[in-house]
Amino acid sequence: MALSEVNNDRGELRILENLDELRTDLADYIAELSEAAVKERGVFAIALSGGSLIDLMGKLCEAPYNKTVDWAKWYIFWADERVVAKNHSDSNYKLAKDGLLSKVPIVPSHVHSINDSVSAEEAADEYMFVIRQLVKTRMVSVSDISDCPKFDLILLGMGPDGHIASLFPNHSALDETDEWVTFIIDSPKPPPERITFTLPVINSASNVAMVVTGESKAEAVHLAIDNIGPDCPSLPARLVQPTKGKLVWFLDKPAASKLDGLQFSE
Ligand SMILES: O=C(O)[C@H](O)[C@@H](O)[C@H](O)[C@H](O)COP(=O)(O)O
Repeated sequence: MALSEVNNDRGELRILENLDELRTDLADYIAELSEAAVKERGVFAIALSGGSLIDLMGKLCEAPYNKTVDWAKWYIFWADERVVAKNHSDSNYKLAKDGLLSKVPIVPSHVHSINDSVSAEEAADEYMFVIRQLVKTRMVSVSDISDCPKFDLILLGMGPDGHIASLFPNHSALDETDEWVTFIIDSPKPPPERITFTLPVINSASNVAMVVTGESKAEAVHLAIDNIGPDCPSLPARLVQPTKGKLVWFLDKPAASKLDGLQFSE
């Protein structure tokens, strides 16, 4: 159970006592959304990111979730990917495959990773084409207020600089509104070449989860969530504002430690 659950205009905040509780709460949340989407649409379209997220999703590979989740209905995407070979240690696909996808009965043809043998620009274009085909067949839903894909769930981590997916502070990719997927070749965090969902796609999702742990993120969490007035920097994480969908933050106590009005006793 969450140590603290708060709803504000930056979404629902779930602050968990420790990483074990966060892992359980996150697995419950994903399993519930999967069940609801499968009941409603017959499929569950989920977009993953890299970083610690995959490890924090680990309980899904264990009982009861490994048996109760309808894995055959999952369609997997990446909110961002490093443009490296799929077997490279920097690959978000490899991270998810090793840590999650190889441990549960996902249908291989439902796993939509990028083409790793072309340039970042071509990989972004091709990925957008793939998503477009799946929107046409409604494997991925479509937003009724934009023509953007409406993923059932997009899972994001956040860097200490407030970046989400491969959208970094002050980078022009943040302003991309025409494309669903864009590319960068100058990531401030290596490797430099990446593809990423754009903000309109992230904000068209039915559900967005921000999964953020550790003290190094506390300041960025404060800037992304608290009401910090007119000087509010355009932190990428603060720009995550689902238009009609639901935003949930999964935080551990260290990541939440600089939030206004939250005091934890040790
Ligand atoms: O592509 C990347 O460089 C990472 O995937 C990155 O975007 C990550 O998701 C965040 O930095 C949070 O990472 P942690 O949760 O591991 O801190």
